[in-house]
Amino acid sequence: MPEPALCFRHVARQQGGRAVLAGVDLALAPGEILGLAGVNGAGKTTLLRCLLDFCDIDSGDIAIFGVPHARPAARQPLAYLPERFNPPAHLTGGEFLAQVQALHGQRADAGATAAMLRALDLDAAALRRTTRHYSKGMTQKLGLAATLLLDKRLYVLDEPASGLDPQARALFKRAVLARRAAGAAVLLTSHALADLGELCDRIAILHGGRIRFDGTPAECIGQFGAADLEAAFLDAVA
Ligand SMILES: Nc1ncnc2c1ncn2[C@@H]1O[C@H](COP(=O)(O)OP(=O)(O)OP(=O)(O)O)[C@@H](O)[C@H]1O
Repeated sequence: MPEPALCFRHVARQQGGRAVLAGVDLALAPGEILGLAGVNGAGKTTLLRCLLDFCDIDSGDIAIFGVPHARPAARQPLAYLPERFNPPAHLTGGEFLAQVQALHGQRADAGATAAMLRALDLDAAALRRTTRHYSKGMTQKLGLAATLLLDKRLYVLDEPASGLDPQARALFKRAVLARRAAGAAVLLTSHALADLGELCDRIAILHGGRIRFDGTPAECIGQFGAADLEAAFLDAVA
């Protein structure tokens, strides 16, 4: 059995006097795409922030490829795109991409960058402008390009398709599938259940601080005897 890319065991965290995470158990295998769904405020971002050790957990444990998450080395194999991605306004898109790759000890590869820009339909000329002039969708594409250009074994993407138009969403899904084809694992959150159904090998529904459902999209529909994923989700969080 390969080491899981990610393993959350009984993870709990109180926030503002409320148990936002109340014993989360969840695992992700290498080469798997897992979609995390939940209503607003369910704790999806909190769970990802705990994984990245941006906030403490009260109990439980989290391992990244078998290494306890709080060790800096544990996070070396992962790339993360936050929910609110704000690149430094004074940098051009090109400078930002180069800095992110340098920070990760990766050499900039002009061919790979050009292919990623094409894959996400991000105009190469835009990389010469400072990011303060970017639209919301362009900013999100830059964040996706910066994240997916990193050669990692695990990608953690918080609402990665937010602000993308339908064409860009389709391209984004292909780019994620390409990372999976290269053997990477992907954990992403989204409110777009149809996208999760199309893209993900498994979906997990976080509700009431726990994982209410964990399985394939088809199993989710079957378990709740629903017509589609949206109806199954509504039953899961009822
Ligand atoms: N630093 C904090 N202190 C107190 N409460 C917080 C803090 N950060 C988040 N919360 C609360 O924790 C809960 C979980 O928030 P979180 O952002 O993780 O949910 P989410 O599932 O990602 O939501 P959304 O779908 O709206 O992005 C919310 O009720 C939020 O208000």
